[in-house]
Amino acid sequence: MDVTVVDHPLAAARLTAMRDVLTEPGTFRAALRELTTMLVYEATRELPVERFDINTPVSPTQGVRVAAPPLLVPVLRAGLGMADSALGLLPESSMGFVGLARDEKTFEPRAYLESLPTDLTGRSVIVLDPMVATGGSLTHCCQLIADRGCTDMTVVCVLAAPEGLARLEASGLPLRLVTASIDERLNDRAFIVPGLGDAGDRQFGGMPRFAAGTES
Ligand SMILES: O=P(O)(O)OC[C@H]1O[C@H](OP(=O)(O)OP(=O)(O)O)[C@H](O)[C@@H]1O
Ligand SMILES: O=c1cc[nH]c(=O)[nH]1
Ligand SMILES: [Mg+2]
Repeated sequence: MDVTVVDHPLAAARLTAMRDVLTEPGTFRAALRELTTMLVYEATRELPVERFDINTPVSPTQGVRVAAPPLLVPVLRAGLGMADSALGLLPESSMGFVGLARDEKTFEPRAYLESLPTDLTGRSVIVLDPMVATGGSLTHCCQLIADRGCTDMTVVCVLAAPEGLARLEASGLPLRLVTASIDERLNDRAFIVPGLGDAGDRQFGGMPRFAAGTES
């Protein structure tokens, strides 16, 4: 699996704000939006382009546009905070949604939303989720996308744990990954160390995920 770590002072400064336990949710969300712009910029470096004729106020010339804008897939909840920045850079893209909540006892993802085109043959897809911890959520999401015929997936995340990268690699799925950091390890609650805590809660606040009585 091709892994790119974006090593840039401006990215590192946003990541530092996100890691800091004293950062308020509004500042955390702003840092995630800005960092996503940098990560998606890097992730789209090799996108195929097509040339077309335009006129400047002075003369005819040739312009460039993205030939086939990728489908964007934020993984709810935490990936929602990356969606607007990615769509800002790729305004012609369309968006699908996958909702996953990790079971904090088994650490396996529970799916609650799957809103994707039925056929992704020949399309490129960018998956947005700030965190790759055990890699279970991203493996599940990327498998859904591969099952629809996609052979060109890029995961854009903020932090990846070595354990999660190994699981994605072992899945054999056709993907590459762009991240701001590969952290040290997971702790015994499968949280990334040093990490930034729960990326969903830090943006949107903690809340019960399921109606009372449905939690296993
Ligand atoms: O690699 P994994 O071990 O699967 O963990 C990573 C997942 O955990 C977080 O979501 P979470 O399940 O907390 O849901 P949330 O976005 O609603 O907070 C994160 O956004 C990933 O989707
Ligand atoms: O560190 C972690 C692990 C899983 N999900 C998160 O939001 N953070
Ligand atoms: Mg969460």
